[in-house]
Amino acid sequence: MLAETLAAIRPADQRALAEARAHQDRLTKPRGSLGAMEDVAVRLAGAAGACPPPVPSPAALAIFAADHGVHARGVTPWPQEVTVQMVANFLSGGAVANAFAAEAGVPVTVVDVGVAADLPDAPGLVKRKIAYGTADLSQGPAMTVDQAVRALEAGIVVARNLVAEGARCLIAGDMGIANTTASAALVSVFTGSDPAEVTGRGTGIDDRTHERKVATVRKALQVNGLHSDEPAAGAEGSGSGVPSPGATRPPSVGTSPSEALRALAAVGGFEHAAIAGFILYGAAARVPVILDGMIAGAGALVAAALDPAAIDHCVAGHRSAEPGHAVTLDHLGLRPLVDLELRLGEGTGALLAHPLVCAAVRVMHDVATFDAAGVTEKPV
Ligand SMILES: O=C(O)c1ccc[n+]([C@@H]2O[C@H](COP(=O)([O-])O)[C@@H](O)[C@H]2O)c1
Ligand SMILES: Cc1cc2nc[nH]c2cc1C
Repeated sequence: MLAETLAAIRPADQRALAEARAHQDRLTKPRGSLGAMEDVAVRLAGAAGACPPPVPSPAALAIFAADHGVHARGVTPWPQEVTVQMVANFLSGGAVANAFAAEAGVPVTVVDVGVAADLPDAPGLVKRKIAYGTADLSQGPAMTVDQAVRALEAGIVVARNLVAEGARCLIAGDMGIANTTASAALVSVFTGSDPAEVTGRGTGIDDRTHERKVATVRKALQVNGLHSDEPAAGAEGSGSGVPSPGATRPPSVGTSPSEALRALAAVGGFEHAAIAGFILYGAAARVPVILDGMIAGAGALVAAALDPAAIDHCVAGHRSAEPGHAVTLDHLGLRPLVDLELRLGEGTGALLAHPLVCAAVRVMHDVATFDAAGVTEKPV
């Protein structure tokens, strides 16, 4: 199923992109006056292969939930059972994601891909548990490659079902205590950044816990043989062996899909894998995906490593306060729509962006051209 999905992905259509850019310039507004909104609409035209692209509505949110063996390293102040408790909260409508989704008119699906407890059946819950949480990524691989592929395929199936039910925009969210540690490890591996630069404060941690978290990510890369031997560019002369801020090294994984899967299995979480699959299906079906924060971004890095063209079908909903997220967006060449210092996950940033994405596309459908409206253009 993964191979079939990858085979169906096409990059942005260059003709639709050019047509959309030209169309933007004929609309009754000064050229470029809608700023990044114009870019989003043009991007979605390229993704759809049509100008104007369809308005990406209705949308559907999937929150992928999983637990993490690295929780045992003390990288987060929250007990692991908060993951399962928050799943119950999503299902009863009491989380921030539910409030934002209600405001945006978006239905919420919760997917158990690896929560460390059994969940009772409930409306809105999809059960695709791969295991009761990952193994501790700082001691060895977090999961097997087979588990990684099964989690990717769970994301593909969820996206396929949502699209079959009528979704024309997919929103990727996550829930998993300790998942910002796994996210930082993935971002470090796939962007070639030093762990110190991409490991943040997650749900909110003190300096000592943050130091431990950075060391845990560093150890995970070493133990799993994902450390690049190349010195980080710009690190020379620091004398400390610690790369200076802004130093980059080549990504520790190459471009082959098997290397990407190995890296995902080594330091990822089940929700990262599922989000990657969710993105790949959206790309294959030409249904745009709005990305959320650090965790969805790390999932997008995995999807990009499997097929870079998948990112042509993604929009960055927002920029999270987590430092690794900005690094991720830069690496993927994505510009976030919303920057409100959110650091919650659950799909919340992406949900806030959805009306903006729809408005950007609606402009291409509804706004009159200078010719049609009889408005005089600026003399050249
Ligand atoms: O989306 C983000 O950028 C984001 C940033 C910080 C925290 N989170 C959420 O917080 C949880 C992980 O935080 P932590 O500190 O336990 O690693 C997980 O449930 C995420 O959804 C999410
Ligand atoms: C309460 C709580 C809600 C969350 N939502 C996403 N991650 C979360 C982490 C915590 C701790």
